Amino acid sequence: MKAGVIGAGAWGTALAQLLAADGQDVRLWALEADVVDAINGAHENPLYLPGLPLSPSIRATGAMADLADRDLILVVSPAQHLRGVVAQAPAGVPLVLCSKGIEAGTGLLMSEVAAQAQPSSPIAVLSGPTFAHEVAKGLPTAVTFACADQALAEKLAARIARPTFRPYLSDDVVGAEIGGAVKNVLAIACGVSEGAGLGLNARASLISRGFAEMTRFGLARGARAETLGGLSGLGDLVLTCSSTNSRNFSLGKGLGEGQSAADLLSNRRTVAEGAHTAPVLRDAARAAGVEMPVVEAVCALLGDAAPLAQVIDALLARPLRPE
Ligand SMILES: NC(=O)c1ccc[n+]([C@@H]2O[C@H](COP(=O)([O-])OP(=O)(O)OC[C@H]3O[C@@H](n4cnc5c(N)ncnc54)[C@H](O)[C@@H]3O)[C@@H](O)[C@H]2O)c1
Ligand SMILES: O=P(O)(O)OC[C@H](O)CO
Repeated sequence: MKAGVIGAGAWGTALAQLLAADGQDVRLWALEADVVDAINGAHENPLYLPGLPLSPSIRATGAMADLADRDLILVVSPAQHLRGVVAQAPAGVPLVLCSKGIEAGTGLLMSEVAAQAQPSSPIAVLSGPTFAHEVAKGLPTAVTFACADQALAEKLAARIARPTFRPYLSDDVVGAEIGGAVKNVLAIACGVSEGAGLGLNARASLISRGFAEMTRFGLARGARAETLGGLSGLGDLVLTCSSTNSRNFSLGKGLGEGQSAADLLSNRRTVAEGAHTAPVLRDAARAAGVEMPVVEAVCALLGDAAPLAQVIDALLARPLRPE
């Protein structure tokens, strides 16, 4: 069995480690030459997943051509780079998309982008509450594994499942992707609440009202309610809105503490996907006539368009309505 992983950030490295834990041959494409050297030489990724010894059966490469003999490829780049890397992947090999976001400019979900970039490759989506460092350590984790072709889903999920890593099958690809993309934006909102000291009641309300926004948007795009309420939706929302281990939550916390979005977003090496997804999601929701006030508020803060106090007051002053 020969798996490939595209993207050696924290999540790609953790997934490579998961697949290679039993000595399986895993090839990991990395953008940065120093990451390739560190993984092959010292069996570690100090840039993106420091402090975690990696299996020697992971071989890193900077050449996409080295994935030509793979029979399964996990795509784990930032969402805005997925089109570019998938276009270079070998054609016809099943792709498991693990990135969470919506493409800027097109408003497309990752499965739609991948279908354009590699039309002959079968596509599945892996999404759920998954902090990379926990998966890399072998801590118990469950995910949604979505694929339109359920026979293929069963085959691929069996390749990825491990004693402490449980994929749950779904044929709702759109639902799995929308949950993962929207929760990142809502995690920024919860981080803002934390940074501004608004308390735990406010955070719980943001999670709950944010979930209502995710559900409205998801249903309008053809997602199923049970997927949105599952691991890739509500499950990931709860995880990401609860901890500074989340890059999105941390970004929001900085905003809530009064730092400017421009400062927080400049020169970051790691990706906070919600910052890229927020404006695309807002525009898609407006176009579909779906109300997403929490997402709108996050966009205002990310654009440094309104002071924090004004954004909070506007959310609290919305007309009373049925839940
Ligand atoms: N980290 C997690 O816990 C986690 C868990 C689940 C899903 N994800 C998702 O996985 C995706 C990757 O996140 P991550 O945490 O592994 O990344 P990361 O923040 O750890 O690292 C950034 C990554 O971006 C890559 N990159 C930068 N510029 C690029 C370019 N021009 N082309 C291609 N790649 C480029 C870097 O090589 C690196 O792999 C995101 O969509 C994220 O939402 C992350
Ligand atoms: O660190 P974050 O905010 O990108 O979240 C990581 C994962 O998506 C959690 O499931």
